[in-house]
Amino acid sequence: MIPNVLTVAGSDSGGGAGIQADLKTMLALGVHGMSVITAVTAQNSLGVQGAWELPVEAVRAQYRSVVDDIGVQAVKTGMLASAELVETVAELIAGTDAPAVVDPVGVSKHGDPLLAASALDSVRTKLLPVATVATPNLDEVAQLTGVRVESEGELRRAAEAVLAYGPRWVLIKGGHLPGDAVDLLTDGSEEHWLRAPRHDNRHTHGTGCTLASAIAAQLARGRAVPEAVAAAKEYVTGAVAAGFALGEGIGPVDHGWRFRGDA
Ligand SMILES: Nc1ncnc2c1ncn2[C@@H]1O[C@H](COP(=O)(O)OP(=O)(O)O)[C@@H](O)[C@H]1O
Ligand SMILES: Cc1ncc(COP(=O)(O)O)c(N)n1
Repeated sequence: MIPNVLTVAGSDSGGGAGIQADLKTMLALGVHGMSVITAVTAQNSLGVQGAWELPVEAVRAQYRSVVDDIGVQAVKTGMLASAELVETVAELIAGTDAPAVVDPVGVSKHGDPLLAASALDSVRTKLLPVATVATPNLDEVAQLTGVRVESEGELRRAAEAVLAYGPRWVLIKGGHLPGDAVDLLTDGSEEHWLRAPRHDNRHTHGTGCTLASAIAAQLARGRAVPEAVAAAKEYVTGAVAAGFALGEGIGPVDHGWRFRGDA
C-alpha cells in the first residue's frame, strides 16, 4: 500500500518551498502527498511579494476532508502564519493518530516574515508539544528559545532548549553555520549527528520544507525516527547539490534529482 502524507503549509507560487516543495518531495519518495493550504504567498526567487492567510474554517475543513475519509500515516507542518492557525493545527494534530513533523517556519530565506510575532508563544506551548519531530533552523531556535548558535558545539544547548517545550525529538538544522552541513537529532537521551558536505550552491530555496517532508514520508513508510531522518538528510543533500538557477535570485533545490539521468 502507498502511504498517505499530509502537508499543512503555505503555497509558494515560485514552486521552490512550501506546499509545492512538500508535494514534490513526497512524490520523489514514493508516498501519496496531500495538502491543507494555510496561506497563499506571492513569491519568487527574489522574495515574498505578498501573503494572505486562509480563514480558520477553511483550514479545519481541508484537514477533516483528508483525514476523515482518506486517512494519513504522517503529517508535516510548515508556514502557519498566525496564532489562531497555529492553535487550530496543533489541536487537529493532537486528535490524529499519526506522527507529526513540525517545521516551525518563521522567516523565508530572504528574511520575509511567514509567522506573526504574536504566534511565537502558541508555537512554543501548543504546537511543539504535539510534534514527533520538530525541525527548527538556527533563526527559529533563536526566536523560540533565545539561544543563539554560532558554532557546532552549541547545537546541543539549542536542542535542550527546544526539547523543553515537549517535542518527542528535535532536529536542529545547522545549515546556516559555515563548514559542513551538520544537524543534530536528539530525544534527550540518544544523539545522532548528521553531517554532509556543504554544497557551494546558492540555490537553497526550500531546503527546510524539503527535509521536513522527506522525514514525514519516511515515517509514513514505517521507519523509526533516526532512520527516517538519516534517509531524509541524504535526499535533501542531493537536492541541494543539484539545485538550479531560476529567476534572478535564490533558486530551488532539485526535488527530482534522483530521476535525472545527469544527476
Ligand atoms: N549548502 C548546503 N549544502 C548541503 N546541505 C545544506 C546546505 N544548506 C542547508 N543544508 C541542509 O539542508 C537542510 C535544511 O537546513 P537549513 O537550510 O538550515 O533549513 P531552513 O531551510 O529551514 O533554513 C539541513 O539538513 C541542512 O544541513
Ligand atoms: C510558503 C513558504 N513556506 C516556507 C518557506 C520557507 O522556505 P525557505 O526558508 O527556503 O525560504 C517559504 N519561503 N515559503
